[in-house]
Amino acid sequence: MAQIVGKQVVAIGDFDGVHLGHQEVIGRAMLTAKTLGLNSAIMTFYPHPRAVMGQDKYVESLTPTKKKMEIFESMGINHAYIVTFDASLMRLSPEQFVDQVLDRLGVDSVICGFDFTFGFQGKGTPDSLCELSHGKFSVEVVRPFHMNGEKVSSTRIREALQQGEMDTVTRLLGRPYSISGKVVDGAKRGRTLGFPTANLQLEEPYVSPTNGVYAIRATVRGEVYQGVMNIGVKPTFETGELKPSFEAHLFEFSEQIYGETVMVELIAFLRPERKFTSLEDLVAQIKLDAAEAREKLTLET
Ligand SMILES: Cc1cc2nc3c(=O)[nH]c(=O)nc-3n(C[C@H](O)[C@H](O)[C@H](O)COP(=O)(O)O)c2cc1C
Ligand SMILES: Nc1ncnc2c1ncn2[C@@H]1O[C@H](COP(=O)(O)OP(=O)(O)O)[C@@H](O)[C@H]1O
Repeated sequence: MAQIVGKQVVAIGDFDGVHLGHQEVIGRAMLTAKTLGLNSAIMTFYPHPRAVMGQDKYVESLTPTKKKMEIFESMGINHAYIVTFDASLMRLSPEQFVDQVLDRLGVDSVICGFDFTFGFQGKGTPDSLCELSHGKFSVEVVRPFHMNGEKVSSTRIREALQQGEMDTVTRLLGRPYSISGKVVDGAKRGRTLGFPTANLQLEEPYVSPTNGVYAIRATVRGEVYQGVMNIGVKPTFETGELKPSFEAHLFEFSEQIYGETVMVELIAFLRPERKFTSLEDLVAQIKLDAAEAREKLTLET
């Protein structure tokens, strides 16, 4: 898995979203590591254990592994371990997981959330982790993190994305929801409408926000631009597409960016996607969307 780096303080979990609750667990690990003069580390799993166990909705993540790694690094974590969650890992009993995974890594302390489960059928709990450590490492369990009386959870964030509640999403994540992808060819229609749109082929399966129009901030070649994004199947053109496409029109921008990677932060949901009876009506609406997005984005900054 990784080179031995001496005893470490490990935050362990799926951390899908790396939301405020996860940040609390990771923050505790960093603090304990600092106090003890040890390295801090994160152990997470790929693919998502719930996806492997047949819960299909978990195939799509809020933060695919690459994004998680970027966030962990920006938080200042020293090491990150991505444990492959395959059939053999799934069959390890809680005891075997502790002996064969945690002990082998050389952990001094493990920090986990109150709802962490591990081992065959998720039978291991924070309490059993304490017992199975046999005093070889300490276990710190972090209580549920609440904000405005509401428990911060990946499930709540997924629901908020489905409802277009971007303020809630941003609040619970502690940052705007973002997606990254490569710019690919589309139908070349955007430029004829006066609104060229970079079509993103997402890097990994993300939880898709509800179809509709969003005010966005996009990072291209290290520069940040404001813009609008349509997520949807473009009913006006009867494309017959079932999966939504992700199209961004950037303001004050006119470069060719096919093949480049763009990171888009979804700041505000403006409206659901609609079928228009004429191109003029669609273009008029996109103009209104762009004006509304500028206004919302100005208020944000
Ligand atoms: C801000 C914005 C809002 C849009 N809203 C809709 C919509 O409500 N309904 C729709 O069918 N298409 C909508 N579109 C998608 C356009 O139809 C699409 O950008 C156009 O067909 C260009 O596609 P292309 O990049 O594949 O050439 C929207 C696009 C933008 C940029
Ligand atoms: N302001 C802009 N926003 C987004 N893409 C732009 C912009 N200006 C130029 N482009 C370029 O134009 C392409 C989009 O044009 P469009 O006619 O919609 O073609 P396609 O159907 O291939 O997406 C983008 O992929 C990008 O390379």
